[in-house]
Amino acid sequence: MNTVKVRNIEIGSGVPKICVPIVGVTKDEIIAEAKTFDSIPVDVVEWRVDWFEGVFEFDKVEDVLKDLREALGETPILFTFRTSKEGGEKAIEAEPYKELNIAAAKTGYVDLVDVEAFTGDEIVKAIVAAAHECGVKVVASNHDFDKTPEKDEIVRRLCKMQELGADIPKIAVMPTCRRDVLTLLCATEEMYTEHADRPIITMSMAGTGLISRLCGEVFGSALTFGAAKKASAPGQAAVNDLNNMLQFLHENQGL
Ligand SMILES: O=C1C[C@@](O)(C(=O)O)C[C@@H](O)[C@@H]1O
Repeated sequence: MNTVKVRNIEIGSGVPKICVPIVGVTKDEIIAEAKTFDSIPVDVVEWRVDWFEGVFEFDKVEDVLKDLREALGETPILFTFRTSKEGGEKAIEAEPYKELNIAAAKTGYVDLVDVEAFTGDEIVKAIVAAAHECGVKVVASNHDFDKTPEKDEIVRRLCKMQELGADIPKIAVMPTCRRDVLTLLCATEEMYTEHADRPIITMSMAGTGLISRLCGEVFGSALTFGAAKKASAPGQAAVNDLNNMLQFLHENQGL
């Protein structure tokens, strides 16, 4: 299993890493939130740029990124435009989506970009290639906000992301019952032990799925999202509680 190293963080070994999203609308909100992060346990910061009011003017995006980088010091930044199709704030066409992600990767301020895996293979491959050229890692993602697909389908999607060249395949699904959470965990365990040669990230959303955000070290999910000011998806626990749970599970692995 290969791990993914971004700055001082190694994703894919030991305790699952904690990623905290920033969902501010204005530059001031975004930077002010970033400045509070030195007092919480955070390994990676996700900037959910789809919430930003200036997202369609790249000079404004770059301006925020520059200050974010400064505010966050060595903490890796994951740049994410979550499209409305997959639960995000805004819609965007495939071409400008590609351009935005490539331009963000080229700034040198971000360490990872999130690419929605089912945007179209050519677009995804182009973003992956451009990101890798600048030393930026790619998290491929897929979100199902209505349901949990069958286990084999979840595994298929994660394998497809691996084939597209993503450094970290990720899937978030919505449970409609408790068994759906088990389906997601079974798919995670199978992907992790039988197919993945790199870290993967999985979660079952909302309160029913919360358990899946805690037990990544057991079943094979390398990173989990926790909330600081405002959650970016249903089921994200407060980051301090999340950290305590992850540490508790890690410390008792040898029982
Ligand atoms: O892909 C994900 C996962 C997520 O949807 C979650 O359920 O924690 C939260 C998003 O901000 C992030 O981009």
